Amino acid sequence: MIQDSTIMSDSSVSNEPLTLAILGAGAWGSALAQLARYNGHTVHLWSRRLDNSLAESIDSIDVLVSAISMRGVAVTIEQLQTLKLPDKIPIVTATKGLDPDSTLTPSQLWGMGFSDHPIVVLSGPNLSAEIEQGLPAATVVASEDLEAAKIVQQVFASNRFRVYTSFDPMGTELGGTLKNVIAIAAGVCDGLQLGTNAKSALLTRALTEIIRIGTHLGGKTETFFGLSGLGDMLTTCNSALSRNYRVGYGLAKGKTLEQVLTELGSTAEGVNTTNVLIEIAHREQIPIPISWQVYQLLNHQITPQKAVEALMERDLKPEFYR
Ligand SMILES: NC(=O)c1ccc[n+]([C@@H]2O[C@H](COP(=O)([O-])OP(=O)(O)OC[C@H]3O[C@@H](n4cnc5c(N)ncnc54)[C@H](O)[C@@H]3O)[C@@H](O)[C@H]2O)c1
Ligand SMILES: O=P(O)(O)OC[C@H](O)CO
Repeated sequence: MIQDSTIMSDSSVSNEPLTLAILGAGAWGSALAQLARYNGHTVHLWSRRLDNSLAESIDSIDVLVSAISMRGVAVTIEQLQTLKLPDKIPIVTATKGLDPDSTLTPSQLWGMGFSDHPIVVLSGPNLSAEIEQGLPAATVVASEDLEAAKIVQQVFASNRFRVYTSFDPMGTELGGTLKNVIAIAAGVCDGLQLGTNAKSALLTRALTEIIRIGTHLGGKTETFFGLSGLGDMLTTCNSALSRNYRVGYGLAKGKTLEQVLTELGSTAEGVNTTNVLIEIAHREQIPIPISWQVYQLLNHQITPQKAVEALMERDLKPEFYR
């Protein structure tokens, strides 16, 4: 029998200490910094709000990691283009969002801005609060450049954080991004106390929806069944630690979106992602009924109860088409 270690072992990547810049000192940037430091790496944590210069933060680094929220990605890329990033170092993007101006993903923006660098997507079921407590978790690092993905795997992998590589950056990134829209719907479902049957139906049909649009945009079907797809959806749709879930839950309890976002005080990417996703779905003519109800809810066009009714009263059809 072939041993797992025979398939998995890889001695080609060194695990000597590296120097990283992590952009974004919010919840996720700080947790990633903790994971890298745990492995003995040096981390320059940069934020527009901290008193440190971006130019100094990227000086002589081996890996650049971006954990800034979507609204800061394009502007940070522009800023970095005026500076001297070390040649060919991997750029890791850990943002889960869609750019409202271009409708592109963060990895597409980074790829356009730094075409000479390998781009690695890091995404998975990773609630930062659990990771900072040292609880076990797993993630995926995906790139068309497998060597770059392996370097990033070594940087973050430890006995508390299991890191898998993947060849499908688009599928990995879209799984983590699109599930935020579904997490809002899941929060509504729980806030309205619709029950376990309803929640299972919602998540299962949502996965079909994510696969429909995610594969159209270039992701691979199997990726959406993995950690960065189904795995992240299960985490985010079942945890009150998730800010996107809390948005839906708050709306179901009668709060306004503005109230919920003020109370959160940090990024719930699903709100912006829903608007951009609906723009893409209209443009590409892809039906995404659950996300459409979330869109109407966020844009004050429907109540949570009416959104549920609308989903239940859709035309009857087979679960799968042959
Ligand atoms: N928190 C988590 O558990 C978690 C886990 C995985 C992925 N993510 C993703 O990571 C990203 C960041 O999430 P977070 O939880 O750290 O959010 P956060 O609100 O805690 O931090 C956001 C960070 O982005 C920076 N930022 C925002 N706008 C900026 C701009 N215009 N220019 C430069 N920097 C800007 C902020 O200064 C801050 O450092 C999101 O896309 C989120 O979906 C978060
Ligand atoms: O708090 P959320 O909803 O942004 O979720 C955080 C992560 O994406 C979970 O993997």
